[in-house]
This record gives sequence, structure tokens and C-alpha cells, in this order.
Amino acid sequence: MAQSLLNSMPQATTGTVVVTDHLNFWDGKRVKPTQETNSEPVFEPATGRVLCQMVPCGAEEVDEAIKSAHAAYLKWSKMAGMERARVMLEAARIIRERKEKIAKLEVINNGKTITEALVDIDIAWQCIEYYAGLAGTLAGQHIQLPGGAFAYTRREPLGVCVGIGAWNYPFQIASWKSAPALACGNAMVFKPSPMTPVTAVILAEIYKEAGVPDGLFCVVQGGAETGTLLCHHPMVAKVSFTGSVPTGKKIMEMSSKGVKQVTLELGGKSPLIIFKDCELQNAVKGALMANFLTQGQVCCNGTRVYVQREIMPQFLEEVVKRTKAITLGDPLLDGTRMGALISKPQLEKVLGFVSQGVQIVTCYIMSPFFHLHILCVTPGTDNCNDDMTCVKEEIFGPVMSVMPFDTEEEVIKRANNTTFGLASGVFTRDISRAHRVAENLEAGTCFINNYNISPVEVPFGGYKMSGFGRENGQVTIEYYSQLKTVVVEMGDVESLF
Ligand SMILES: NC(=O)c1ccc[n+]([C@@H]2O[C@H](COP(=O)([O-])OP(=O)(O)OC[C@H]3O[C@@H](n4cnc5c(N)ncnc54)[C@H](O)[C@@H]3O)[C@@H](O)[C@H]2O)c1
Ligand SMILES: NCCCC=O
Repeated sequence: MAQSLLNSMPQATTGTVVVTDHLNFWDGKRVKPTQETNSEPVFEPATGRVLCQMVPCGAEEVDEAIKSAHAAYLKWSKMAGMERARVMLEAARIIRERKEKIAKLEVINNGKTITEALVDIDIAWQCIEYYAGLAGTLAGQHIQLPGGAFAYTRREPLGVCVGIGAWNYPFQIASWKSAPALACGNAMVFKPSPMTPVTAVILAEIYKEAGVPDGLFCVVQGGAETGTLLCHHPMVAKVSFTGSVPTGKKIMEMSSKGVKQVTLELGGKSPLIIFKDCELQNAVKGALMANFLTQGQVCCNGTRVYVQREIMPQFLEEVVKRTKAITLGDPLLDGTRMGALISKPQLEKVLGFVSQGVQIVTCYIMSPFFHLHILCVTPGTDNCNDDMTCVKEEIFGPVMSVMPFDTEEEVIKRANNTTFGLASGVFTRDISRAHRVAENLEAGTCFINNYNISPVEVPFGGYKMSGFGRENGQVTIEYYSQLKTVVVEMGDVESLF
């Protein structure tokens, strides 16, 4: 089914694709939804046209998917790490081979530009390749004890893990969650966002084609209700969630009832600090990368840009010039650098944030629906300051707030004055200052002299209310496995009784 959809992709242009294939996947195949009367339209962001119908899974369907995943887990978890690695490498190879088609579908469903979607799909297969490499390295310890006794540890999988995704990186989020889960011997049931239901099921088909047991990676469609069913299911061992802070709190609460492990990848309002000794052109490019990828709908964006007062005029001039030059338009065209926001409500939400009296330096709103382009900056503290709602809250749109600062001590205090802690950045030529600032910023990542690069070898995750647990990097193995200790007596039992 997906093959037929993918095969038609090379000819697809914006406004032409309609997806009719079933979007659920378990037992190794696409599954027809049972409650079709509950369907919700899914829109193509660039046109506002209906792309497909999303039918949420109910309790019985969720149960079927989880049971299918559990059956697969019993087989997959008994395979050697190297055997799992071979299957995962094949999945990575297939994604690489089909990346143009997958990226195109991602654009049609999400509205981001094709240039970015191709990078997202590259990062997805690289993630699967990276964890395939780690699958064969999972090992425990041997511990010598008195009298010839010894103990050893085994790194074991958790069981059936649930992945719940946001809409901004649909295929990539499904890959970032499934790759470490599968490498450790788990199965995964993944629920994409109801706004972007189309590409996770393609990942499921690719895993199957690569040779995973039927059911190992399942996809159930739905929103909050389906997500709730997943979090409460007694056969689920772990929930890995990407999304907003309010939903993250609910996920944690629900998971606590079953004492399930949780990873939370939540929102942010990250600071980017630009010192006067920076290489200005790099800092300007960094600020744009920190704010405008995926139309600003990126969790780790550096949306609070603090610029040292002495260079504010030059910085603003350059940043405004470059922002005005961003090509907005059809996201499927190679030359487009900013596509469409995910939905009309999201557009309205973003506009609501900026209608607060801030000076908007440049603003384009394109027809028909969701194109938006706003740079909201000001050199004065009165017009754009730390206390404004749009500077404190996550907007999740292409809005950059720029504020002046005077000293390092002051800016660190202001940068940390937030409940979020996902990412941060600093531009300076002073190496000591760079590392000192990185140490003092309360965030899970600090970019020095760059912003928003996410190599899969590098851990990614938040401090404070931006969540806990990590994705990517070696450490994530610990979030998808558990340690068993085996204690071995070689002599007689010395009993006190
Ligand atoms: N830290 C990260 O890695 C990261 C990455 C991408 C997005 N995000 C964050 O995600 C947010 C935007 O995404 P969104 O609007 O899809 O977030 P959201 O919290 O509204 O939804 C995320 C997912 O949770 C599901 N969900 C909603 N209510 C639920 C419930 N009660 N129980 C179970 N599942 C439920 C949704 O259907 C969706 O699949 C932003 O805050 C952004 O910063 C974080
Ligand atoms: N490049 C991945 C960033 C994920 C956050 O939205």
C-alpha cells in the first residue's frame, strides 16, 4: 500500500495528493480502522486542502496493537544484538534509498520545506544506523566476589515501549524513538500526532521489509484519547513522549499509575547570547538558524536572542536584511526557505502572541492559509523585554525576540530566568567565556558559535520543565534498557538459621 503511495510521489506537486491508504499498522500490515465515523480531516498546510482522514484507534485496536508488539518482543529480544543490528542497517538503507519520496510526503503533510525535510529523513536513517552500531555492543559487567563467587549484570530490554510524537518532525521523531528502543530488544507502539499521521506508517513498512518480526513497530492513530489508552495499558513498560509541557505532565501522571518509565521531550524558550566580540556574520546566521527552521516550530529554538548593546545596531541591520530575503512559498520547491505553518489555529496563535505592542520589523503573511514570516525585534528595552508574554512563553512560530544586554553576569541571570531548559547558545570569540557561559546556562544543550545542529551521536533533551531522559547518543541506551544482576555462589550456603 505504502509502496503505491510512495511510487506516485515523484509526480506529486503541492495540492495534488490524497492519501486513502490505511494509516494504522500492526501484525505486520496496515489495518483498517474500525470506527470510521469518528474520522477527522487532516490538512495539507500549504493549501488548506484535505489530505486524508485520520481515524482514532479505540481501546480494542490499541489492545490489538500492543499484543502484536508484545508477541514480536518475545522473538526480537532473544536475538543477538548483532542480528538486530543487521535488520536495522537494512531499514536504514531502505530509508536512504527512498528518502526523496518520504521527504515529499513529509512536506505535504507538515508544510516544512523540501530542503529541510530531506535533512530530517537523513537524520532519521542515520539514527537507525547509529543504534544498529550500538546494538552489538550492549553488555554487562563481571564482578568478582569472595570465595570464588561472582556476579554479572545483563542489560535487558524493557518490553513494549510506547512512543507519542509531535507534528513538527513526524518521521524523525518516530525514528529517534524506535531506533534505540529496537536496538535494545524492545518493541514499540507509536502514535503520531493526529495532524501528521502519514509517514510513521511508512517507517513501519520499512522495518517490516527489513526483516523485523511482525508487530515489532506498530502505529496507532489518534489524539489524546488514544494516547491515554496507550499510557494506561498494563502491558506497556515505558512511554517516550515528545510534545508540550501540559501534555507531558499528564503523561507522567498517567504513567505513574503503572510505575512505567517515562522520557519527556517537551517545549522550550531557549536563550541565544551574542557577545560583542563574536564573528558577526556567523552570529546572524546562527540567530536565523535558531529561529526559522520549520517555520519556527522547533522545540529547541533560540527564541530569546540577547545581543550585547554595543553591537545591537549592526546585528539588527544584518538580521533584518537576511530575514527579509527569506524566500517564502510552495514548500515543495527547491528554492523555498520557509514553508507553511502546520494549521490555521497555529497561525492565529502565533499572531496572537505578536499583537502585544512589540515592534514588528518585518512581517509577511501569505495566502492561502498558513504562510507567515515575522521578525519581532527592538533595540530598546521598552518595546521588547523579558516580561512580555511573547518573550516568556513558547510561541512555536517564526518569531524572534531580540533584547539588549550589558554584562555576562546580567545576561546569564536573565537567560536562566525561565521554567524551560531545553537548549541555549552563545556566540563569542573568547574561548574561556564560551565555556564559562555554557557551564552556567541551565539547559540540556548549549551550542557554542552555532545553533540547531542535531547529530545523532549527541544526546538531546531538557533540564527543568523541558523534560528529562535523553534521545540520541549512547546514553539513550540506558533509557530503553534495564540492568539485571545475577549473583552466583560457587561454594556452600552459609546460613544463619
Ligand atoms: N523536546 C523535544 O524534543 C520536542 C520536539 C518536538 C516538539 N516538542 C514540543 O511539542 C510541542 C508541539 O507539539 P504538539 O502541539 O503536537 O504537542 P501536544 O502536547 O499537543 O501533543 C503531542 C502528542 O501528544 C498527544 N496527546 C495529547 N494529549 C494527550 C494525552 N492526554 N495523553 C496522551 N497523549 C496525548 C497528541 O495527540 C500528540 O501526539 C511544543 O511544545 C514543542 O516544543 C518538543
Ligand atoms: N532536529 C530536531 C529538533 C526536535 C525539536 O523540535
